[in-house]
Amino acid sequence: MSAPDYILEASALKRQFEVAKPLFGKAKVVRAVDGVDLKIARGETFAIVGESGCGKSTLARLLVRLMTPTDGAVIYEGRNIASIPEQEMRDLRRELQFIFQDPFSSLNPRMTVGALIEEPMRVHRIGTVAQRREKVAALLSRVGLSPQIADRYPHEFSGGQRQRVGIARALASGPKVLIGDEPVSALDVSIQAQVVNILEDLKQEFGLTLVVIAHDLAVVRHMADRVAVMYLGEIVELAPVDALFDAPRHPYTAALIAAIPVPQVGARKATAKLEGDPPNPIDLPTGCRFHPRCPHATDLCRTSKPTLRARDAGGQVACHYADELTLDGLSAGSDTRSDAANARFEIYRAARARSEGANAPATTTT
Ligand SMILES: Nc1ncnc2c1ncn2[C@@H]1O[C@H](COP(=O)(O)OP(=O)(O)OP(=O)(O)O)[C@@H](O)[C@H]1O
Repeated sequence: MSAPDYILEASALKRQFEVAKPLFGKAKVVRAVDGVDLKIARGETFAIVGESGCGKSTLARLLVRLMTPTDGAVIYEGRNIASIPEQEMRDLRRELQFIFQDPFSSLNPRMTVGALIEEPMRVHRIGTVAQRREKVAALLSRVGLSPQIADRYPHEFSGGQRQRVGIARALASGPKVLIGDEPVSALDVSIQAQVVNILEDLKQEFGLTLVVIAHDLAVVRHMADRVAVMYLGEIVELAPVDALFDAPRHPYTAALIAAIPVPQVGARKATAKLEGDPPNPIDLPTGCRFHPRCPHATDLCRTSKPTLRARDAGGQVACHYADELTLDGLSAGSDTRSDAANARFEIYRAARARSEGANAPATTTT
C-alpha cells in the first residue's frame, strides 16, 4: 500500500484571541484553536464537527490563511503557508478557496453575479476578457444555473441559488482545495441535498479535496470520508466516517450522535445527552476539557489531560477510558436516531436520482 498523499497539514496549530485587556496584569485570551495536528489526504472529504464556539471556523480560516496562527504550522503542498510572505500567499490563494455560509455577506452587492464569479480570475490574471466571460457561463451551467443570470444581482436569488453562485466563484480560479464553513446549513433540507450533490460531483470532476465544517451530523455522515471532532479548541476524536458514527470512542462524540434530532415526539432515548453549553473558553477546565460534562469522568479526568492516541480503524481519540467505555453509535439496535439520520440521507439520494434522471449535473434553475 502506498503512503497517503497529504495535501494539507496542521501541526501544533494555535490561535488565541485577546478578549479583555485589564489595566494591570495579563490580558485574557480565548484559546480558539489550541494545538491542532491533522493531515488531510488529497482527494478526500474531511469534516470538522463540534458545537458552536469549539473553534471550527477559526481552524478552517487558519487552514487557508484567511487568518494567521499564534503558533504552529500549516503545510500546503510541502510549504508552510502560515509563514510565507503575503505576495507568495496571494498566488497560492487561487488553489485554496473558501465557501461561506452566506457567500454574499462579505461581497459587494452592487456587483452582478457574472462580475462576482469573474473577479477571482481577474485578480489572478487568468484568461482574456472573452475567455473569462465564457468560463463564467460554463461555471454557471456547471452549478445548475442558467448562464443568462450573469447580468443579474445576488439579491434577486434564493439562498440555494446564491450558494451555487458562491460555489461557481470559488471554482473560478481552479482550486485544489475547497473549504466550506457550514456551506449548506442556512438552506432548506431539500435545497441542501442539491448543493451537497453539486459539491460531490465537482469534487469528482475536478479532483478536489473538500474540507467541510458542519454542525449537522447527517450532512457530515453523507459527505465525509474522515471526521475530526473538536471540543474547546482541540481535536478529541478523528476517524473514518463509519467508524466514528458506528463506534464512537470519545464520550463527546457519542453525545453529539445522541443529540441528532429524532423525528417522533417522545422517541428520544435516554442515553448520553449533552447537558449545557461548553465552558467559557477563557477559563478552560483542568485535565480533560470535557470532564465537567462527561457522565464517565473520574478523578483522573479532572486532573490529567488525555493525549490524542491511536484508536481502531486508523483513528485517534483523546480519552483516558476510550478502550473501556461502551458507547452507543448510530447503529445501536433499533435506535430511532439512526432512522432519523438515514431519512436525511434518503433525501440526498432522491435529489441525486432526480438530477440524474434529468440527465443534468444538477437541477438547473434560473
Ligand atoms: N475575532 C475574535 N475575537 C475574539 N474571540 C473570537 C474571535 N473569533 C472567534 N472567537 C472565539 O473563539 C472561539 C471559537 O470560535 P469559532 O467561531 O472558531 O467556533 P465555531 O466552532 O466555528 O463556532 P460557530 O459554529 O458558532 O461559528 C469562540 O469562543 C469565539 O467566541
